[in-house]
Amino acid sequence: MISESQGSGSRANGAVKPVIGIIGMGDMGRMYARRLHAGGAGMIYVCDLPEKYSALQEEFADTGIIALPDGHAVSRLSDFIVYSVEAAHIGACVKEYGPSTKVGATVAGQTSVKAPEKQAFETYLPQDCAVVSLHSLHGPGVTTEGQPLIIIHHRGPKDRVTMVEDIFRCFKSRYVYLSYEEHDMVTANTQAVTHAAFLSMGTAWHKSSAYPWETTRYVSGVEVVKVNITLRIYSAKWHVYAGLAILNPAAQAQIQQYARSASELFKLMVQNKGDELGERVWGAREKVFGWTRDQEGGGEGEGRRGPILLSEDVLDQFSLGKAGGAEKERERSSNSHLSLLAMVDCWAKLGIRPYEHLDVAGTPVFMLWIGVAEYLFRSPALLTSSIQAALSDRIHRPDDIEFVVAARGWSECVTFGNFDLYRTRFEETAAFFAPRFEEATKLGSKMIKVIQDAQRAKTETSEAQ
Ligand SMILES: NC(=O)C1=CN([C@@H]2O[C@H](COP(=O)(O)OP(=O)(O)OC[C@H]3O[C@@H](n4cnc5c(N)ncnc54)[C@H](OP(=O)(O)O)[C@@H]3O)[C@@H](O)[C@H]2O)C=CC1
Ligand SMILES: O=C(O)C(=O)Cc1ccc(O)cc1
Repeated sequence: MISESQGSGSRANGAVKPVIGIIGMGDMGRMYARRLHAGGAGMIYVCDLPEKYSALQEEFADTGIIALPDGHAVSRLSDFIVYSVEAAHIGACVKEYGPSTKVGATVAGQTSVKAPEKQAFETYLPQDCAVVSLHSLHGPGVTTEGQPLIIIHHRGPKDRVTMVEDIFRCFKSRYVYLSYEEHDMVTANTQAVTHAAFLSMGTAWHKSSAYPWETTRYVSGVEVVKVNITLRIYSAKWHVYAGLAILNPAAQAQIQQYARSASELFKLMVQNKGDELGERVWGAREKVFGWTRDQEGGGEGEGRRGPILLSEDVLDQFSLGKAGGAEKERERSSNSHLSLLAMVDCWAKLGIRPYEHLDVAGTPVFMLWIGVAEYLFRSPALLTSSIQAALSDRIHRPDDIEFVVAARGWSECVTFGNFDLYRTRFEETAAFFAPRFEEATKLGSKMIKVIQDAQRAKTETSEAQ
């Protein structure tokens, strides 16, 4: 049905380049349009909902990016079309514009969850269109360089994959080739369950009416990651997180296990069952990280790039609060870190090897989350003091109760597939944290850059050896 590279393309610098169309000019669509244009792509047509046409025309006037009234116009003209809309809207959107797709074009989606996208493309796109889909595994404010860009060759000739690779070469991303199904399995393990952890921390702080950076007990070292990433997630759009959790068929089980791990560990804490708690935590450590009891962690063997090895000194630069020395030490040793104990327990129960996922398709948020889990678990002394605090500390226990309730609440919300409830839960907590979003997102971006640069340098050094 589909012939090798049909599509007329546009001529730029002497070479014929495919005409690119982007449907959905939100954060990701805009980022794509601007970066592709800056990278020397050919003609780029974009649209959002028809009522935003004139605003888009104004925004993109004289940029070389052409705004069109709707997805029909974009689809009719473009050789390569990216749907960059909400996951919950992809079905309706492709139903409407899919039939206008240019004969022989290649179609992609940017959605964070692929099951609904695949169904929409299979149902509504003409048979002559190829499907080579995408997913940039990072938010719009992070550099594309070195980040994973998933490419899914679903149908059509292989040269369409080459075309997509050529289009995105200017991003300098790392191409990762997966099927639609592999994509949803990997991102359930990496993104969905990680977001559940951060969302639960945020809800717990909100319900405790406590800004962590105003209570010295929270903001130093690994707590800096917890706070900055939680705020970063709550400052973003709720539908991104709701879509990838609720619409991913593989995500529910992971999120449910995370809530189960949190509540089971918490029950052992309040029953003062130290032996059982210890066995469970040390057992999970060995299963996930491969370190036997009392063995210092952090050696080679955790993955292609080795351990992450976050350092307190680096993290403390990104602190939102002003934690003092002695106070910091006291508080650091008395925290149960239930959110992290539950994460490693959850990975162990599900047989997830986080470093392997990180090597394939880790997001910056996932990398940091493994980094803080590794930080707590690699030191037997630190882990022992965390288990001790879990059993005897009374200062953090109210926060731990809120955390368990929050994790269960998010899990039920996702299991029931309730977008409205998800939105309400998300926006209420987002409003609580809103005054600090600007500072936290700036700090969070810097923190991600510093840590990713260090990771990249480490990988390059070990590859050169
Ligand atoms: N933000 C992120 O960090 C990442 C997001 N993604 C994925 O990318 C996709 C886009 O996300 P993002 O840009 O953040 O979200 P946005 O909400 O910023 O953008 C989506 C845009 O699509 C518009 N839209 C909805 N329906 C139509 C339609 N029928 N025709 C034209 N435009 C339409 C929306 O309009 P309106 O708002 O009026 O509905 C909105 O402007 C999502 O599927 C998301 O999961 C992937 C990687 C990272
Ligand atoms: O890194 C994360 O997990 C983020 O929160 C940013 C993000 C959100 C949605 C995506 O589809 C990809 C990246």
